[in-house]
Amino acid sequence: MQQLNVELGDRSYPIYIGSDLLSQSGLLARHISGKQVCVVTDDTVAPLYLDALCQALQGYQVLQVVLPTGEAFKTWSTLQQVFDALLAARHDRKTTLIALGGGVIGDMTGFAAACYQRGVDFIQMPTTLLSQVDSSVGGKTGINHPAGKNMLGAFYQPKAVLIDTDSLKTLPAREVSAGLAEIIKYGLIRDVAFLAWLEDNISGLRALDPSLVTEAIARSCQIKAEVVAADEREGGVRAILNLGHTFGHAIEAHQGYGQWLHGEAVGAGMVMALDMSCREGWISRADVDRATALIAAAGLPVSPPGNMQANDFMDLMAVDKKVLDGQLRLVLLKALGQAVVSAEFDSASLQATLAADQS
Ligand SMILES: NC(=O)c1ccc[n+]([C@@H]2O[C@H](COP(=O)([O-])OP(=O)(O)OC[C@H]3O[C@@H](n4cnc5c(N)ncnc54)[C@H](O)[C@@H]3O)[C@@H](O)[C@H]2O)c1
Ligand SMILES: O=C(O)C(=O)C[C@@H](O)[C@H](O)[C@H](O)COP(=O)(O)O
Ligand SMILES: [Zn+2]
Repeated sequence: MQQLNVELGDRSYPIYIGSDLLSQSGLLARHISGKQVCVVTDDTVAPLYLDALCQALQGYQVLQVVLPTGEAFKTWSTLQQVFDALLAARHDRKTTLIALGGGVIGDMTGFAAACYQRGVDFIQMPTTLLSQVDSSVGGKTGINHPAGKNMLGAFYQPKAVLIDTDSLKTLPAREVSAGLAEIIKYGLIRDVAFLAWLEDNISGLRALDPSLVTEAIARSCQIKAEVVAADEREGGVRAILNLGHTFGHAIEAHQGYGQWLHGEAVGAGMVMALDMSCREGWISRADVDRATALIAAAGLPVSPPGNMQANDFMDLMAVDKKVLDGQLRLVLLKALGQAVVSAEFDSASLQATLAADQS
């Protein structure tokens, strides 16, 4: 088992990465302070892993909350089910919520923990590649609004992140590709050597070669932990983790949540952000082509849906959380491995990117 740490003063926490962590009762017990535990999961993950986790929680008063699966259910009414269950079972302020599932479950459980009785402990047990490399770390929690992704939420850090790499064995190939989008993102924004390593190993990663996947998870979590430690609440540098997301979130909302997976939308969105960076004269067309080839090799889309026009993007991007004083800010690349957040771009570049991708 490897351990990394997210350094946030008195809110610091460990990320454990290894095999068979789901059944390690001692590890869990280290991060549970009371007698009550509420495991939140979805109806796809429950039949796969809920029993094993509950076995490891013997001795605690365990409440199970099984939510409907998918992005379309990342809503107020689904969240309400968690609060209803906690209240009905009389969970008090010392309860610990455990998120067992992908990023949807992690984001909602974290938000529930932030709200319930004004804040209770929670632990992330991510079971998708995407949630293991990204969403379980950093404390962004929340739900969607029809007008925009993750529009309601809180920064609220978990007490620990337990990444059981064995859970990936049941993950569908499409979800593996979605996770690879966020992994490629780390190379593009921060680590060109990692990007080259991903190019060399993309087939093995898609096939879930255990040592390659563990290495990719560890490097991704390390980069995410460093960025979050530098800027927990996205006052500045943390926004680089949003590469491709301004376009990607617009795609998700436009298509209807769950039609395009988050990682798929980010894949196409990153190509659009790189295209713009090239039009701004910062990276070469060869750089764009190189990144596009890797994103395609990961099994991801490299252009947006054909039914989206430039004005659809402009309308949806206007509510992006990085907009300040009505001014759109985008994550762009000055070079491969070097991201910036910028409002200083030529609007003609943006229009050209949006027009080019309709072809
Ligand atoms: N908080 C953050 O920093 C952050 C970062 C990235 C993404 N996100 C959010 O995360 C969400 C996407 O997460 P996701 O890609 O994990 O999606 P998801 O949670 O919808 O999970 C994807 C699918 O895989 C299934 N699944 C989960 N684990 C499985 C397993 N081990 N075996 C088989 N099936 C399994 C789920 O039931 C679901 O059908 C989006 O809502 C996105 O906005 C948040
Ligand atoms: O942790 C972050 O910061 C990120 O931006 C990570 C993203 O991959 C993730 O999709 C996040 O949920 C997006 O945040 P948002 O603030 O743009 O909703
Ligand atoms: Zn993301």
